[in-house]
Amino acid sequence: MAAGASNPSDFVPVLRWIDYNGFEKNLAKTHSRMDRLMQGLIDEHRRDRSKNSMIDHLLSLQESQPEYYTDGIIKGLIVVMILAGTDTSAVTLEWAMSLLVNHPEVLKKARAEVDAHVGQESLIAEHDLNKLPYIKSIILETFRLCPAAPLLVPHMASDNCTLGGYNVPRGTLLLVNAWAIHRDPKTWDDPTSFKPERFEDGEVEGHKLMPFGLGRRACPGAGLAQHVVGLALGSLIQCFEWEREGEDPVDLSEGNGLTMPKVEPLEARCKARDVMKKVFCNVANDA
Ligand code: HEM
Repeated sequence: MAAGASNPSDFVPVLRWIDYNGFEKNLAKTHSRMDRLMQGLIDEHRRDRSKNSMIDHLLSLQESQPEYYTDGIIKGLIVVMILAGTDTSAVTLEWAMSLLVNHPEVLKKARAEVDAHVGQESLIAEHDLNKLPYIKSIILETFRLCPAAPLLVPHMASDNCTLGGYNVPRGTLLLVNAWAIHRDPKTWDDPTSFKPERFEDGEVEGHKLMPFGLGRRACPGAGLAQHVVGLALGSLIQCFEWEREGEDPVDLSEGNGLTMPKVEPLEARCKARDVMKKVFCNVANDA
């Protein structure tokens, strides 16, 4: 549960003086490696401007507004997209698949929904997602039980304030335990069980379910993430039969990390479904 807040020096500032665990030194080393990698990407795109990527667009903006779109800003934007957007979506997908193989009845219902609304003739596409409310409920239930950022991202009080009856001085580090809020028995019925049906009646209030945080600093990638996870999960369900490796349920222990990883990576059996044969035939015919 230390995800998002795993540097002890943030809580015991004296540890910063001795660079406890070599944290600052490692940070500086990682920063300079990342910086070299990002600078390499920018230089590559600067040499070949024929592509249509985010970096190319940012380089065009650099030409018109050089004082704002510096290489530093572009590098920062690339890093934030990669760091904030990839692992969060990937771990969510792994948690969703783990929960599904542990609940074959839910998987069966999801497969039936995909088969009824998308079929086995063509691969699921983004525009199919709004025809799949049960898949959406599975994703919401995964966000509830296994939020990729269980403590959101550390915030700091910009002024003195009172929070839940406590006086919070300006500058205090604030952590929101979304994991605990999502499992609060006062809010959720049978909170530790995986029941996507609880979302079938529609939207949930923001203060009960907040995998993307709330307010002005909430995740700007929430819409994109929901589409990416929906499309990836829908494709895995449409294209393969899934089952557990053995009789035992998949281990759902939670590990430490910036995003909440599984202690044991998911291992499951899969068998290709008809749509895969069609896709491969089409690819072969097109070649
Ligand atoms: C399942 C996927 C994702 C989850 C669970 C997630 C969750 C979060 C959370 C909890 C925060 C902090 C909110 C707060 O401070 O209270 C955040 C911030 C952020 N996320 Fe995401 N995120 C996901 C995907 C993405 C994607 C795909 C992108 C962009 C491509 C993205 C970009 C960002 C950025 C830039 C911030 C910082 C916003 C700020 O500080 O103002 N995230 N995300």
